[in-house]
Amino acid sequence: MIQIEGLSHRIGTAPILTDITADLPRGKLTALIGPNGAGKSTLLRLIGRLLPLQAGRITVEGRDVARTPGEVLALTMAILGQQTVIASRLRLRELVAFGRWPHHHGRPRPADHAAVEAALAAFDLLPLADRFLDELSGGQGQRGYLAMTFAQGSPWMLLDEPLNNLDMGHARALMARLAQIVRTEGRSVVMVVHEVNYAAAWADHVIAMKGGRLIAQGPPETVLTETLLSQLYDTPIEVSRHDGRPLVLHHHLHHALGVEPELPGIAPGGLRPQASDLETERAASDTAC
Ligand SMILES: Nc1ncnc2c1ncn2[C@@H]1O[C@H](COP(=O)(O)OP(=O)(O)OP(=O)(O)O)[C@@H](O)[C@H]1O
Repeated sequence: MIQIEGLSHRIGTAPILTDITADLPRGKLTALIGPNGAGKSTLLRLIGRLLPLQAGRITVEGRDVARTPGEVLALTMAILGQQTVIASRLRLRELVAFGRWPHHHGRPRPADHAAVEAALAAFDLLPLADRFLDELSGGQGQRGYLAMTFAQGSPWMLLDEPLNNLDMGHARALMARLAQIVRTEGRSVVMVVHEVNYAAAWADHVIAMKGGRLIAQGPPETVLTETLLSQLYDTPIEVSRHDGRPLVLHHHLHHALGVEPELPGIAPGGLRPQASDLETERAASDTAC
């Protein structure tokens, strides 16, 4: 388990995180959600010790993050930040191999090579393994960084917006892969995710943040409610059910600030629904985002 107690963080005089206390369960997929600037990345970076702790305490599997030697920490947690930049004249296989560094310190053994190949395979990257990074699309590169993080083999994976740049098919495949890694390998994944429906469909545990504060934590069913999400994102949000999980809906045109949409080719007023139409529409046309 990762335990966070009384965590606060400032940059200059600005409070970025205020008194966060949370437990991230082991062997589960945890989603960090919340609006831009909520402090999700800062929290993840503090857990991964990419930022120095100012106030509060974080332990990972009972180890105090502030006091644990870096080598031990690297074998416990792998963190993928939002803007990872590595020299582009590097081949994808070499990038993924960096993930093994904490294990071999420059002298890879057969087990390290095998782990790299397994990571390339796990993220469907074997056909691209010999390409240079600047010959990859944004989404392929993103999957490469994920494979590097996975290859590290640490029981905890902390991922900041891993769905960035991924199309719907690859995003779904990644979530399925992460859920499988959690289920079959017993690893623990903590990920920042903006698209709440990925949290709704795949997360075991959700942490909602806003303005540097923890707003709610718990299973998707208890956190992803209409009231909480509408307040979290300052926008009207409906929550339906799909496959026994919450399904978050927020694309109703008639919700959008109460303003009628201007659509090309449709005269102003041409879309104005009759009162009776609205009822029918509400019942029939909920659209997932
Ligand atoms: N280096 C910095 N200097 C000043 N303020 C910063 C710095 N880094 C982050 N902040 C501020 O800290 C707050 C939290 O940022 P953080 O990146 O943790 O939020 P987030 O929830 O991950 O946001 P997003 O969803 O937009 O990525 C924001 O208000 C941001 O402007």
